[in-house]
Amino acid sequence: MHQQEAPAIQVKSLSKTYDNGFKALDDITLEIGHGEIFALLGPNGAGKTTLISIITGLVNRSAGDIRVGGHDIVTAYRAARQLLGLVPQELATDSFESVWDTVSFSRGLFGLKRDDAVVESVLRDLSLWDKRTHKIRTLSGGMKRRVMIAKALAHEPRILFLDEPTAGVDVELRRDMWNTVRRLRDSGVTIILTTHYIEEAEEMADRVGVINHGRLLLVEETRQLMKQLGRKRLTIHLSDPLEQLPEGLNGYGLQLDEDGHALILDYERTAGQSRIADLLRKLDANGVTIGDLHTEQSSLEDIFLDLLKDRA
Ligand SMILES: Nc1ncnc2c1ncn2[C@@H]1O[C@H](COP(=O)(O)OP(=O)(O)OP(=O)(O)O)[C@@H](O)[C@H]1O
Repeated sequence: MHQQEAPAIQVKSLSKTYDNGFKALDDITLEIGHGEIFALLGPNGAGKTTLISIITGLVNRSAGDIRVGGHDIVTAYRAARQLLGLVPQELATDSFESVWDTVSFSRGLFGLKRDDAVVESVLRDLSLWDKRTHKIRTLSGGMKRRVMIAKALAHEPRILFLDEPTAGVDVELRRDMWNTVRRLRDSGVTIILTTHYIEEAEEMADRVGVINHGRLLLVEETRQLMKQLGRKRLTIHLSDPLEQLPEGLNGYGLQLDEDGHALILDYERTAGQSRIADLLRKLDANGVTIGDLHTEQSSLEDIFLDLLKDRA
């Protein structure tokens, strides 16, 4: 009979109290399936790094059970660890080693035989092949990040953790990283990434776990979550200030700002598009000339407050 494959990650009632008495994780239960991109979304200090450090065996848990591919991370540490790759937040930027040597060496750390074909394929997949003889310290920030991923993939793990893969990187590099992550998933690797950017979770993840103050507030399909997450504000800067809102624009929930230079609309993220298209047509029809448009969304903190209120 075909045996059902265990989930990629199973975390049950996990808590962590650091030596100084600080409780960084509080009763986390979570299951992640094979082939998912899962985002752990939360502000700085929420406990994201602690959680992935425990799963990857770098930090000890205080309580709870964790299995990786069905292997208990304590009693079957080697089997569990073999399945995992970790790309940490910090970049190793000052290495004099070549890209090839670094990646090949990482494979050896797992007790695996040298396998040039695997290293070559990892480097090619990450567009690092042309740079294989370059010293790491001479590479650009984006290339260094890729080397970190290549190192984590050198032992062919089935599950890859990326801790804040795009913290502090520019927009172009962020898109580049997102594409890299998608390609990895398409090659069959389960991806778990941490982020404090809502946009990143929205763009990348199949499911999102929202974490704050060490507690997993919810786990949801990204599409479902985005329906719940906060509101957006559209600010329409006017070329010619208005003294009052034209009558034809009543009923849209628009507000004129104090000096009449801008119209403001608060709306649910999901209700947005058609309503705004309609509104813009109405503005035109009412002779309102638009200077500029600007949208912003609720901060992560606002969203947490909303979520907690809903769940109270
Ligand atoms: N070794 C430690 N001893 C005591 N407290 C710690 C230790 N490591 C982390 N913490 C605390 O645990 C909390 C969670 O930290 P963690 O690094 O897991 O958060 P995070 O969500 O990954 O945030 P960031 O995005 O800043 O990395 C923080 O308040 C942090 O100060």
